[in-house]
Amino acid sequence: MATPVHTPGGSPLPVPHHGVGNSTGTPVVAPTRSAHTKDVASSSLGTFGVKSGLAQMLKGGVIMDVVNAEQARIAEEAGACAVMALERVPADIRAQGGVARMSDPKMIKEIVDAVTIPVMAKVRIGHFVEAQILQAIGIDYIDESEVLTPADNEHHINKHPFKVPFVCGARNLGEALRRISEGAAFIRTKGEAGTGNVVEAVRHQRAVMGEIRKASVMSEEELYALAKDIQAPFHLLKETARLKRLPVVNFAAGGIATPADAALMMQLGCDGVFVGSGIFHSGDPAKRARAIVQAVTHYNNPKILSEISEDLGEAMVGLTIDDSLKGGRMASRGM
Ligand SMILES: O=C(CO)[C@H](O)[C@H](O)COP(=O)(O)O
Repeated sequence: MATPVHTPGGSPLPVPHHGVGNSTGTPVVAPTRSAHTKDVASSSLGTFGVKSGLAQMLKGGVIMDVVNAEQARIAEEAGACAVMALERVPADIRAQGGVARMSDPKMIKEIVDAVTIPVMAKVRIGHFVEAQILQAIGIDYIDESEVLTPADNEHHINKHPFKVPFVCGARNLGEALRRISEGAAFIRTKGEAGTGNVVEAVRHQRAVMGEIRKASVMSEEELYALAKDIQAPFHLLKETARLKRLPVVNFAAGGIATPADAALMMQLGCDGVFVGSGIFHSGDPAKRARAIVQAVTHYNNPKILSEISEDLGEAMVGLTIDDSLKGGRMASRGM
């Protein structure tokens, strides 16, 4: 492992390997829940190093949104590296409206009991009590997510005091580094969840990668100015420029609906993908889930991609992202 980075919380951050995902085409073996829980439990501090290291185990994988134990089993059988337990997938949150909150702990526990892979669950932005509850029930990761209705329009959760690792969304480099400075051990680009439209996921991934490329050739004086400009902590920006990538694992999310979408995001440099509505709003969820896992493994092989894209049944109906988007732009929540 390379030289550790120090976060504002003071814990060392293991530097991820360069390169993305699983470019060898070797299937990713999902870590088990017991491995995860033991790692966190064995660290009395829940240090940033341990928390961000856990996310490294998911690289090259697909994390699937599931709303019950049966969907969780389908996801696990399809090869998901983790599941995200929530009451409604983002497409349904959009369609039904209302305030979207943390799911019922009983439902989350049923999902935990149904699978051996890690289980994540969402809290509202800024809702540290929902996070305390999820930590108390032994969830593997907390997603402080813009897909739920924000609880605080100004503050994100201070994630450092928690033992459980957090993943947070970002649309650009400044947002990603602000979340890491608050203690996020895992970043996902936001995309526009629940639309089945990959365009915003592409925009956000390109923004992060493009800003990192520019930062990587800057002098220290220029990095100070850039840090001010993008409202990012200087030391995290400097470390990102040195690494030529985010200092934590970065998955893509929001609007990924086909194997080709998943492979596109991998070729754009992410470490893995989250897929929600695109699987369980499709004609054949089990088949599509398997195909998306395969696509992330073989993202650089068009021949395999063409085979796994065949005969998948109906894809979810996608939405155009404009001012009339029902539910509005979730990505602009919590900057
Ligand atoms: O919030 C998420 C990640 O934390 C969702 O899992 C993801 O964004 C799902 O989006 P979609 O339903 O468009 O696939």
